[in-house]
Amino acid sequence: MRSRRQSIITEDDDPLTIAMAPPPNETEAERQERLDAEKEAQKRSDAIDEELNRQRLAEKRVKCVRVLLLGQSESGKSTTLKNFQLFHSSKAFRTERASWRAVVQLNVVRSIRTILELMSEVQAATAPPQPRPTNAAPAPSYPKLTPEHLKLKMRLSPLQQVEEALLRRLTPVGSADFEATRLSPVTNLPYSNRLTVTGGEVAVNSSTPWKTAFTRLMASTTRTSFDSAQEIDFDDPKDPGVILNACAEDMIRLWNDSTIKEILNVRNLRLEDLAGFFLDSLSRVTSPRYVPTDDDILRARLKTLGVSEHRFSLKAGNMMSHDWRVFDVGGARSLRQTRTPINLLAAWAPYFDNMDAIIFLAPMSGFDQVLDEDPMVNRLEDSILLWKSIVSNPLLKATEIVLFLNKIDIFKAKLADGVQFGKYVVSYGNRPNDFDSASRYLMKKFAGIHKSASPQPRTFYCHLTAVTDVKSTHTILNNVKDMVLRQNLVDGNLL
Ligand SMILES: Nc1nc2c(ncn2[C@@H]2O[C@H](COP(=O)(O)OP(=O)(O)OP(=O)(O)O)[C@@H](O)[C@H]2O)c(=O)[nH]1
Ligand SMILES: [Mg+2]
Repeated sequence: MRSRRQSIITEDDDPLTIAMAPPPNETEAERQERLDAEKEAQKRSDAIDEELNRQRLAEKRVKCVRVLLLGQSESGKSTTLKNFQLFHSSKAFRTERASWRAVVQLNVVRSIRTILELMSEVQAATAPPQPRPTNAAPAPSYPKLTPEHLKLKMRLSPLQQVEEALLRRLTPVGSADFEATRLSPVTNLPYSNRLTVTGGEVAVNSSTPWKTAFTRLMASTTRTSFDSAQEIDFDDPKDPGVILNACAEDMIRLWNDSTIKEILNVRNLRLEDLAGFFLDSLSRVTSPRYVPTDDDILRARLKTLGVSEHRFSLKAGNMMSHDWRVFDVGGARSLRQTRTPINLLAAWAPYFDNMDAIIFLAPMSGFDQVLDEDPMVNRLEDSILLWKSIVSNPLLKATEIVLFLNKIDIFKAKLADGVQFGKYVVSYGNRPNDFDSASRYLMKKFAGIHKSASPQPRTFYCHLTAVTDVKSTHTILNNVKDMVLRQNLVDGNLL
């Protein structure tokens, strides 16, 4: 039997120690030579370690952080993407001012056309009584329009051409997108479609170079400045801004008219809550040398068809930088390719692979609205259904999901105006109709689904947002970026 002592290998027995030991009877000169050689070897080894370290960091540096923006149409996905652009590529953001100018103009025309179409409806409803089917819904009781109103309406009819001209400029020649961007004829709208369908939507396929289409608008092709606003040819007589400016006074009169306000009230139509609302800034946005501000660009509405992607580099501390890719997909139901909840996510699913985080936007203000695409579906219910499908999706079980309960500004305004949350969200009952209680209720609702539907436990991240507000959104996006990066480092075993 081997003794216990024999089984222990001492430092003296270690083969490496033996090999490295100085030879017996080493002279002083030999010793010095040996030490120099060892020093040289150590230097080489350190250099190799350093290089390996550098390569490892370089690999990490090119690591891409991928974020996907999801939510129903008009939830604020593209606006969130614009915030990312504004913070990380402000030069690029500003080169697009000329393009956004046309979108703002189109939004103005759309709002005015909504009023004009409503006036036609009022004319029809207040005309001498026609025989009506006995089961027809009673027409709302509108105030009467005066001849002055009708003259105003006629003077604003050139806006139709402005709209066509803007659409032509937004879509490349011969593009099929022209159809997609057209406003639908409001005159044909049935009463039941009020509120949600207000003149159809303006959309441009993000895969087409609609922004570069605007280079045609610019006076000079040589860019000396990064801000394209300086290159808009304000003196071009064909610029749609010329007619808009000529119609400005009439548009302002129309929007401020008390009868028109009453008609909008009867129809329960709050234009100021709709996407792309600029009627409160008419004199500014129709002025001859109008250039959109950052705030205008965030408020401008252009529906997304297809997918937009924004890339930027972000330095995290003093260690390494990451490339970020943020994806914005169209949220309209027709783009989600289906009307049934089961395949609701079919169009988004191809982007689920490899995502580090999802920012899911649910507009709280939609509680009293229905979907444009389907007037039978309440917007808040649709958001909740979508949320459930996303958090329960097995492909996304390891993806961080951040909820933005968005449009809190409109939500607050609606509650303050007396719109009863409990009337639309029956389970809310008769709890107080104030922002704190209603937002707490919604947060709990989304958190509950997150907890019960997630395939595996994960943290619930939630922010109350108004993504048209640059300052607060900046802070929130910084929080989100920190969280995603931290998670990314944990996953990469760097923390
Ligand atoms: N007042 C207010 N408006 C908002 C807010 N978020 C977005 N909007 C506006 O709502 C409109 C729709 O926002 P988008 O970002 O285009 O919506 P989307 O989710 O990209 O919609 P799709 O492209 O159709 O999927 C725009 O005019 C925005 O300016 C918000 O928090 N408050
Ligand atoms: Mg969009």
